[in-house]
Amino acid sequence: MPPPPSVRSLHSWWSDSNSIGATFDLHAVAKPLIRLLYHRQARNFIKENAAIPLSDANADIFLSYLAFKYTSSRTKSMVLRHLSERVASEKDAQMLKSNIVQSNLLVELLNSPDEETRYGACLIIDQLALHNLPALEIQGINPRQRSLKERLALKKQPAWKKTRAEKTRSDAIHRAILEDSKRYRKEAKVLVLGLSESGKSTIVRQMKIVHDGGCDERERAEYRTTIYKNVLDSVGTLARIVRKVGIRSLPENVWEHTAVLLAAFPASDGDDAESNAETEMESVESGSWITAMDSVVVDVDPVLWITAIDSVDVGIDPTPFTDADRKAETEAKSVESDGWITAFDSVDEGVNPVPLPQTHSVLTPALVDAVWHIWRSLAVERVADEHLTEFYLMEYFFSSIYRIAEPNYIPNEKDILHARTETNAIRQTRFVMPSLSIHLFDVTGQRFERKKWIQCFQSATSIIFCAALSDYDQVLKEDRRLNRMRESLILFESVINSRWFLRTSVILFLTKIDLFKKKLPRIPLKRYFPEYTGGSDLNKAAKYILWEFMQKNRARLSVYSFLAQEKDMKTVRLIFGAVKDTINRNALKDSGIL
Ligand SMILES: Nc1nc2c(ncn2[C@@H]2O[C@H](COP(=O)(O)OP(=O)(O)OP(=O)(O)O)[C@@H](O)[C@H]2O)c(=O)[nH]1
Ligand SMILES: [Mg+2]
Repeated sequence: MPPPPSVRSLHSWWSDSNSIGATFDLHAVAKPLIRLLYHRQARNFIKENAAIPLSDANADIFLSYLAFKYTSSRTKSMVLRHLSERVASEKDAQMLKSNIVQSNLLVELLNSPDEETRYGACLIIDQLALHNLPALEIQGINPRQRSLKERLALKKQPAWKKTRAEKTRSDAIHRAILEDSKRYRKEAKVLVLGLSESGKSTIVRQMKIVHDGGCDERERAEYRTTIYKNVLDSVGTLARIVRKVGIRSLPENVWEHTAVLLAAFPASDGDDAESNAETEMESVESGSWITAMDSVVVDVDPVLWITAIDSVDVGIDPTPFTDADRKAETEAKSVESDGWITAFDSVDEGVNPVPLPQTHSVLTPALVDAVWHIWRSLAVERVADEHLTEFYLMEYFFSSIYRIAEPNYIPNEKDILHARTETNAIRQTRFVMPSLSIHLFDVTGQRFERKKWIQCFQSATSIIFCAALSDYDQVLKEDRRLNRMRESLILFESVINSRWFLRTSVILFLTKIDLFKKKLPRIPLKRYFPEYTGGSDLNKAAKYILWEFMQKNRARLSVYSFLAQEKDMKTVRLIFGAVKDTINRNALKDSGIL
């Protein structure tokens, strides 16, 4: 820790005590020594505080290393880098801003003659901007508009005038340092595992949004196709639910809407056994809604179904697909089926390369009304609680169905996070940061696809394991006899105790907490996990499920567990933090310290 400034300097102490005879300037020796000692001290302080959250007390000490004139620029840049990696929440960012920005320290650091220090200061600015605290507004520079390099160039101030020879030499050294830092940048391989629909790709998408600063309108528009398909799938499922529960279990005022829905989505062969709704329709005497059935077939405008792809067969002529559309779609598919290596970086999930016309919707107004009213009545009357567990319904899109059905609909970021595309190849996404580069491998969660996971098991730094909390009452699509949460626990157990992962840490994400919160009061957790005794308390229930997972950790791997929130800035920080921690731990293990 830096001493208080009132302490007498080494030089004056020596001179005072040797007033007679020769004295020499100890500063020449002492200053580099002091710098070295402070550097070590700062490094140790960083290590000791790695697991302690940022507080006023430790931030104060970190900042003293930045403000103190006897700390070297190497120490300053180390502290700045560390602080930039420590900002995990808005609270951290706020605290850093109030200490570092408002004391004008950041401006001083940005004006430092040392490039590494200026770079470190830019990293802090980036973090503050990520948490919507644009520190550089003070400087009149919008950090989102300028790259780090540009900002460095802007702030470049020669401390002294260099001769041409000096400049050439300094440029060569600088290039060498940059090359070295690239070479020694840590690379981490992170696998995202879990059952299908457990939220793996959503987390990757969430990281992309947070890391890359969101999507522009064009990128968002590209998700329309996926969302329309999700809506059609779910409306089809809604029709199946209505067939299963029977019209009589729904309130009378939605019967008319039911007719519209069932006519637009006629029963397929597989639904015959379940279907009793149509028979009921004929026996119910109230005539008003029966007449609606005749008109409904022409109510669906075939042109509106341009994006009804493959699996949704609503008995509507698919001619609106043009040859060009078909060609583009086939090309997109062939890239994916090329295998996982060629799929790297080249295919972005959920993005359809076909440019979309501006004014298309997928549902007619009558169908939109029908979906809204039937879904609301199912939710309000709770008639389908028992049956909903058997179906996969994307209720989020129903709650926004009027907005989605509007012409010129452009998905927002929340829509993008809810968009569902099954991952059908192993996909790699790379996140590059100054000192760490993460290669994230997103896989398919379906049972029969899991054998392919092994391709990317070797030397994984961390695993992100996703498990949906709301799965506790659901069954597997692949085998309807199996409960999804039980299956997820079995899968977790086999992953965490595998010989492949002795040096791997596990980041356990419990996802879909919003659905869990809604479901818990209606469907008791105890029904599926009889040992649970906490009732419908969200905290107790989530903790219980976490406990179930932790019981499986026989190999005693480091497990970092989190409740994943929608578009949570923290997610990215948490993942990066856990990955770095694992790299450091493994390095300590290798050196015999741990
Ligand atoms: N409500 C809610 N929905 C979520 C959450 N996380 C994911 N989802 C939705 O769950 C669905 C499945 O998510 P994905 O990320 O595609 O699941 P996956 O694990 O990648 O599935 P596969 O690729 O088939 O293995 C998507 O519609 C997501 O929008 C969440 O926290 N809350
Ligand atoms: Mg996926």
